[in-house]
Amino acid sequence: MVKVKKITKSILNEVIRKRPANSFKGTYGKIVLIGGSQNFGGAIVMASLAAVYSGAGLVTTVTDPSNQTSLHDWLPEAMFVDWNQFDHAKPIIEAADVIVIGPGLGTDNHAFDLLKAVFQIVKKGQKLIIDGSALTLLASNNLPLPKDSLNILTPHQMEWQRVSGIKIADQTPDANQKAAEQLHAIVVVKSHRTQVYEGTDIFENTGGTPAQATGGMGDTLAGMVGGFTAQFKDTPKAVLAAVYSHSAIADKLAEKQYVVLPHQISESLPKFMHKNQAE
Ligand SMILES: NC(=O)C1=CN([C@@H]2O[C@H](COP(=O)(O)OP(=O)(O)OC[C@H]3O[C@@H](n4cnc5c(N)ncnc54)[C@H](OP(=O)(O)O)[C@@H]3O)[C@@H](O)[C@H]2O)[C@@H](O)CC1
Ligand SMILES: Nc1ncnc2c1ncn2[C@@H]1O[C@H](COP(=O)(O)OP(=O)(O)O)[C@@H](O)[C@H]1O
Ligand SMILES: [Mg+2]
Repeated sequence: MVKVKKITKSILNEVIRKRPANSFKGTYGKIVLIGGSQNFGGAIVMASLAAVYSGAGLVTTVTDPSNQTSLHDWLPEAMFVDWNQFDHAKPIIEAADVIVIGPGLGTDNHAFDLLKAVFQIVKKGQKLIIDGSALTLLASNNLPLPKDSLNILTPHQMEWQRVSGIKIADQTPDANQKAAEQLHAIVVVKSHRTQVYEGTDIFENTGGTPAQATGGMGDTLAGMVGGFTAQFKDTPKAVLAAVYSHSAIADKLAEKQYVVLPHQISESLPKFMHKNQAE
């Protein structure tokens, strides 16, 4: 039997640090988010919102041009690149510390071409967060993960079934851990009690509420994992802190709300992180 460790509040103090006075936006990471088809624009807007509100220094959103206005209505802090112009996106992706791909990406040929192009150019030192449609696409096309980047997968249980081949009913910690280890990736298997697989370690979240069961909640987590891993050095711990913060904020809001909307989690992040930062 494998041991499952709990993710508790103490992870926040280990990860979220008071910002040094002598710092600038570059200190807190460059992040590129890729996704948002014409139909799923909201997903990449929500992911981008979460990345900026969790403190990423410089955020670029590569998406369908139909999403530009709504992106900037919600988030003037993000830069926009048309996902039909890969020559514009390429140098920005190459210079990024963190790349998030998948929220609202869709599964058509253009989405798959983008995914393959990104997998080809990511390199050592970069963190690649793979979510939503990108997971479905890589599973259905047997696309191997890039070898050099640090890969972080954030599937819900059905996406994890597609990627790992393990049926939802058979997704035990043991089986999941073996599959995650074979992928050489950090895997965040999302559910009402999300689990995180990191090498031989297995962690289980202690928070979360059914008030979170709204489309866009996972897109928001993907953006937060991006924001946390862009600015905090210990990547495995940063992933755990993002998972914990996402549900802890929701639990707090759910004390007074029947449902918690994904963008409300993002909007609560600056105060939550302020309250939980360590010296
Ligand atoms: N506003 C926007 O733009 C939004 C855009 N979005 C974007 O849409 C894209 C597709 O993502 P997706 O997750 O919606 O669809 P898909 O991959 O087909 O998976 C759903 C299937 O899996 C099943 N299922 C079983 N267990 C499950 C579980 N624990 N959690 C979840 N599902 C579970 C489920 O079962 P059912 O609900 O039918 O019982 C169903 O059959 C992706 O890019 C995403 O980013 C969304 O974020 C919404 C807001
Ligand atoms: N009942 C619940 N309790 C706790 N967390 C939940 C519950 N339902 C959904 N969530 C959380 O909401 C998110 C859903 O992710 P996902 O299905 O990818 O959403 P989307 O793709 O619509 O953004 C996950 O982080 C999951 O843990
Ligand atoms: Mg999702």
